[in-house]
Amino acid sequence: MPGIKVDKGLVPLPGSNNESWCQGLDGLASRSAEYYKQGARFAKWRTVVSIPCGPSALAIKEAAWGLARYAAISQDNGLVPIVEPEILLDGDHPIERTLDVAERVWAEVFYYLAQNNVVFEGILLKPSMVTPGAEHKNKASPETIAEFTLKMLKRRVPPSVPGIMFLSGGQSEVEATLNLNAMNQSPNPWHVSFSYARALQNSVLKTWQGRPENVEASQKALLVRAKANSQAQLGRYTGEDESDEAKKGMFVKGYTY
Ligand SMILES: O=P(O)(O)OC[C@H]1O[C@](O)(COP(=O)(O)O)[C@@H](O)[C@@H]1O
Repeated sequence: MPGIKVDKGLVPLPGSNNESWCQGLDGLASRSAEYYKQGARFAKWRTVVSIPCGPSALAIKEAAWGLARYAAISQDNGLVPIVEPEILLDGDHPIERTLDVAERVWAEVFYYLAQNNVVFEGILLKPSMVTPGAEHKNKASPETIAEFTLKMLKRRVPPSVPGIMFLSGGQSEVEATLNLNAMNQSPNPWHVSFSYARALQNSVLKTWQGRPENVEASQKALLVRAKANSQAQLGRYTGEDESDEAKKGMFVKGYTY
């Protein structure tokens, strides 16, 4: 099923603490109607929140309001909105701080989604997992990350939302898969799955290197990651036979797409 990214990217947010906001609401209704005519059935809007930069109340409000307006406009034009306030991994804070920020962000997102009469049954969420900051002295186990992430989601996300598709945010391929698997060890109110970029594509791109002779090997590499994550969204991933490459962290400070 085709979908389309409809935001117009991140720009500095005046009056904030070096934070950003996501553009793209002007003309979105007519663009969305056109995308629907061309066959699109879902849309994506990614905004970011930075913990080391605050996050300021202004940045959270702007992120939440933008996502809610986008979601309402998408539904009005027949598109299922993917709601993605990415809380960046940057920072040396403990996992408790990420939990606190994630709860604040998702509270505002759902407040404004409701104010904009968005139909919760017709959205998908794309959250960051609740982890310690990437530069924190200690790493958390998949069980701890699952516990904190599910605690946050259960406190903030109504069961009418059908699906939660995590982003990977700079975790290694194996970490992202293990964490997803840990979240699916018991039933959740929503389908808990993945929408990774880096944690699905990294070893594939490294295998391919743009060379025609590597196409088959890179297709196999993609199948390995797709199968691993497919197992993880059922809670059946064992983590066996993973390559060293797949275990390498991909966090880059201040990473931008
Ligand atoms: O293209 P966008 O909307 O700026 O987002 C960049 C990337 O961030 C994601 O939403 C999440 O990516 P990661 O899994 O690498 O964190 C991807 O789906 C997307 O390609």
